Amino acid sequence: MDLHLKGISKHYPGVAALDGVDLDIASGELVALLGPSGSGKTTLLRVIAGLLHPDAGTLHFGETDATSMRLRQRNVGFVFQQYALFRHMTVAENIAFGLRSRPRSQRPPKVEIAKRVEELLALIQLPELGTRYPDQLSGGQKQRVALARALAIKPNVLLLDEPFGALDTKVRVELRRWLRRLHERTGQTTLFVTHDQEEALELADRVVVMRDGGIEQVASVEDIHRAPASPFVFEFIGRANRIEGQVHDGVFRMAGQSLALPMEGDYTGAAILMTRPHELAIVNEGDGFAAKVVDLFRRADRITVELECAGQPRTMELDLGDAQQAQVPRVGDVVRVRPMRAAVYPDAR
Ligand SMILES: Nc1ncnc2c1ncn2[C@@H]1O[C@H](COP(=O)(O)OP(=O)(O)OP(=O)(O)O)[C@@H](O)[C@H]1O
Repeated sequence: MDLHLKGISKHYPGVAALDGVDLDIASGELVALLGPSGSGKTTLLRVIAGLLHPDAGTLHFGETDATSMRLRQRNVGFVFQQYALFRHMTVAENIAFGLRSRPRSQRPPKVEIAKRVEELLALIQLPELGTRYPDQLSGGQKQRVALARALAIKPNVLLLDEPFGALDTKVRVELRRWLRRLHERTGQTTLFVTHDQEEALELADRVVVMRDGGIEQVASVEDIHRAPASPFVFEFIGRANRIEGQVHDGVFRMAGQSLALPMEGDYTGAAILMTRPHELAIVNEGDGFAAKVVDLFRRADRITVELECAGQPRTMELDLGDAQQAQVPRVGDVVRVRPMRAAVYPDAR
């Protein structure tokens, strides 16, 4: 089902956990809520679930105003980071729980519940494990059962709050791929909270980047990569260098340095140039700026050069690819550097 949030706010003393959030989610979408700790992701999920009441704003499931609906009426599926299975119930009983605990008039007959449990056990690829107890499962299996339990009620929306956060990296990567395939089969509208940009970008159709209770950008995975809306998004989705300067007459210049990059648009004033470490290159001549090598990090697939540049508050990182490894500079060298690709933003400070 499609979901529409308008002007959702939730304030606590001294903090706006959510500050006028507008968001539309189409039926069948898998959307990731991505943002640093404290940006409001969990609060937003809890408001949609009906676990928290917003101070302001409206929430619609399709055409239906759900703003003051209770949790049970909303028919949402919820999976948290912590395994929330009932330990005294078998896997099958856990999955059936949401259906069995419905009021008698809405409860499906026993055979139908049993059939649904079978289907879900097959869907989560654990067909043989219905009679086990949660303590007899691995962490990854428990989270798959938690997902099946959330799906059993055929929810309007599935809400996942860092569901793989407690698992080790290998299982986590496996499970997110599995979830992507599961989503392709079920077409279940899903909202997924994570602070891990790799997870969000691999899993989601669209990504919502949150910051301080607001939405910084909503875009497809491709567009978030291609055109991050702000330096914050640029830095949040990957390694980044930040260069401070000025834009005048369509040219970005660094204070005291010779870098002059032609820019689009008619902005004039303080600006921030963002560039990725693999987009910075050491050049012998032409436009560029002088930087001193302060450190070198050797990794399996690249060498990263840490650079200090006069007038810049932060050091920068430059990745040398295979082709450039014959000319690795030494610590203390002064090199000439140029961004081959960059994004320039007005400096809003
Ligand atoms: N019950 C509460 N009382 C007071 N402040 C709260 C409460 N719940 C959340 N907050 C504050 O609201 C802000 C948003 O919190 P929220 O848990 O939604 O962030 P988050 O993005 O999910 O973070 P994390 O990734 O760490 O879970 C934070 O500043 C948090 O401290």
